[in-house]
Amino acid sequence: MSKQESIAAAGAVYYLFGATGDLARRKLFPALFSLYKEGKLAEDFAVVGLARRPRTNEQFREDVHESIKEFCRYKVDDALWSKFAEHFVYMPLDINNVEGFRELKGLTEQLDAKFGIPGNRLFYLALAPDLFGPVSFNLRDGGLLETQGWSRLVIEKPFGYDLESARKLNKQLNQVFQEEQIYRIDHYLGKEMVQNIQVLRFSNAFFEPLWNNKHIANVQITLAETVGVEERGGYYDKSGALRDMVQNHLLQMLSMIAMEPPSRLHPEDIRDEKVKALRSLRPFATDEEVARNVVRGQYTAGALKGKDLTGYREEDSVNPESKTETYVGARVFVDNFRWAGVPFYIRTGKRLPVKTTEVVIEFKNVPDNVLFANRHDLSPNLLVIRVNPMEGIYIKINAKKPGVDNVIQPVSMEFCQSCQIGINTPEAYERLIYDAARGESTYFTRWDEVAQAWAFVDRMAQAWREDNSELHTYAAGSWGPARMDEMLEEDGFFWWPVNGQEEDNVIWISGSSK
Ligand SMILES: NC(=O)C1=CN([C@@H]2O[C@H](COP(=O)(O)OP(=O)(O)OC[C@H]3O[C@@H](n4cnc5c(N)ncnc54)[C@H](OP(=O)(O)O)[C@@H]3O)[C@@H](O)[C@H]2O)C=CC1
Ligand SMILES: O=C1O[C@H](COP(=O)(O)O)[C@@H](O)[C@H](O)[C@H]1O
Repeated sequence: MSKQESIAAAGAVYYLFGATGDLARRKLFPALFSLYKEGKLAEDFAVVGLARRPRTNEQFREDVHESIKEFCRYKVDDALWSKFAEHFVYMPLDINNVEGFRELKGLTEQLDAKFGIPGNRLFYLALAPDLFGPVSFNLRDGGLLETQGWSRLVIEKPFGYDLESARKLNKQLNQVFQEEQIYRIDHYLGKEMVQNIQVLRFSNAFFEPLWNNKHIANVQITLAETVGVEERGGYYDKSGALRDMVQNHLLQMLSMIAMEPPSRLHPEDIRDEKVKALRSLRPFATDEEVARNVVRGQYTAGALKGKDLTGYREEDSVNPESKTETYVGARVFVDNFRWAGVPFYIRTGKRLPVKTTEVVIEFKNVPDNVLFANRHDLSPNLLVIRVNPMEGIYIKINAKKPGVDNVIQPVSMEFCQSCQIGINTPEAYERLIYDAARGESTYFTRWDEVAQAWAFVDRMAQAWREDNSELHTYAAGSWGPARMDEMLEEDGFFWWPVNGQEEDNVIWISGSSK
C-alpha cells in the first residue's frame, strides 16, 4: 500500500448544502482541495453542491476554482485542478421540497457507480440552523439514508439560540440520526494548538503535576478580534458575543484546559472529561452575581492602526439602538478538587487591538521562606499557549541577569510552531472534514457538552434580558471595558500582554516570533 493510499479517508459522496454560501466559498472548497492535494481524499469521492440558486456543473466548478485560488493555502496547478474538478457536480435544490431529495438519490447512484464509492454519505449542512431539521427529515424521506455504507451529518454552529431551542433542534435530528452520526462543528477544536493542549498537558512531566490549584494562580483565555461585525449584522445582532463565541469556542477551550486526564484517548472518554469540566463550572445564582463577574460591552467609534472606525450601532444591518454585546469578559470558577479557588478570566470581543487567541497560565510564586521571597523583581512563571494567528507556546521563568549580582530578570523560552511549520499547518476545516470522513469524533462537540454550555451562558443572557447588568461601552481599537481590568485588579492580578506584546524587560531565548 502506498503512503498516499494509507492516509486517504474512505470514499464517500459529500453533499454540500449551502454550496453557494460564504462558508463554502471561504473555507470548505479550499479545505477539500488541500485534502485532495495531500492524498487524504483519493479518487473515490464526489462532491454535490446543493442550494436553490441555478448553476450548471461548469458554473459551479468555476465558483469552486475561484474560491480555491483566493483562499486555499496551496497554489492550484492546472493539472491537479482538472482532476479535482471532475469530482464536483451541482444540483439546484430547495430544502423544503422532498421531490428534490428523491432526484438527489438518483444522482447519488450515478456518482457511486462513476467513482466506485461504497455507499458512504457525508451530509455537510452549511446552512442556517432552522434548516437542519427539514434537511434531516427530507434526507430520510427521500431515501438517501438507505445505503450499505455509513451516513454522517456534519452541522455548523450555532446549535440553537439557547438551551431550549438547542434541545428542540437536537430532538429533530435524533428522529433521523443517532448521536454517533452527528458531527457538530466547533472550528476552534480543529485548530492545531487547541488540539495540542491535551498533548502538552498529558505528555509532559513538567506540566501535569503542577496543573492544579496548588500551583496555578489564575488562567486567562483571550479570543480577540480586530474585525467588527462586517456584513454579518443580520445574524450577529441577534446572537452577540455570548452566543457567537463564549457558548462554543471559549467554553470548549476552557474545558480542554480544565478537564481531568481521560483514562483512554478514545473520543468518548475525552468528551466525558470535557463535559465533567463544564458541569463543574460554578453557575451564577443571581443577577447580582452575573453583574459582579461578567462584563458585557459594545464598541463605539474609535481607531485602529490610524484608521477611524465606526461604532457598532452605526454598522449596516445593526439596529441603531441595539443592546447586543460585542465583548464579553468574565471571571468563572471550576468547582472541583483540582481547580477550587482558581479564577479563570475569559474574554472575547470584536474591534479589539489585535487578532489573537491565547491562553495564559499564571503560576503561583515561590513560597515566602526561600531565598528570593521578598524580591519585587520576581515575576510569576507563565505558560502561554498561542493558538492563533501565531501558533506555539512559551514559558516565562526568572533567571539571573548575566554579569550582574543579585539582579533577576524574566526570560521567555519559546516554541514557535508557526515559525517552523508556517503555511503547512492544516486549516481547522481541513482537519475537521478529514476527521468526519474517518469517523473520528474527538474534536466535535457532543450533545451533552453543547447542552451544558448553553445552561451556563443562558444564566448570563437571562440577567441581561432582565436588564439588571450594565452594557459597558468601549472605543473600537481598545481592550474592552475598563470594568474587566478592575475585576482582575480586585483579585490582585492583571491581564498579561498577549500576541507577543511582552513587557519590555523580558529576554527571549528564541525570539523568532517577536
Ligand atoms: N460564514 C462563516 O464564516 C461561518 C458560518 N458559520 C455557519 O455556517 C452556516 C452557513 O453560513 P454562511 O455560508 O455564512 O451563510 P450564507 O448565508 O452565506 O449561505 C447560506 C446558504 O444556504 C443556502 N440556502 C438558504 N436557504 C435554502 C433553502 N431553502 N434550500 C436550499 N439552500 C438554501 C443558500 O443558497 P441559496 O440562496 O442559493 O439557496 C446559501 O448557499 C450558518 O449556520 C453559519 O452560522 C459558522 C462559522 C463561520
Ligand atoms: O465562529 C466564529 O469565529 C470567528 C473567529 O474565528 P477565527 O478562527 O478567525 O478566530 C468569528 O469572527 C465569528 O464571529 C464567529 O462566528
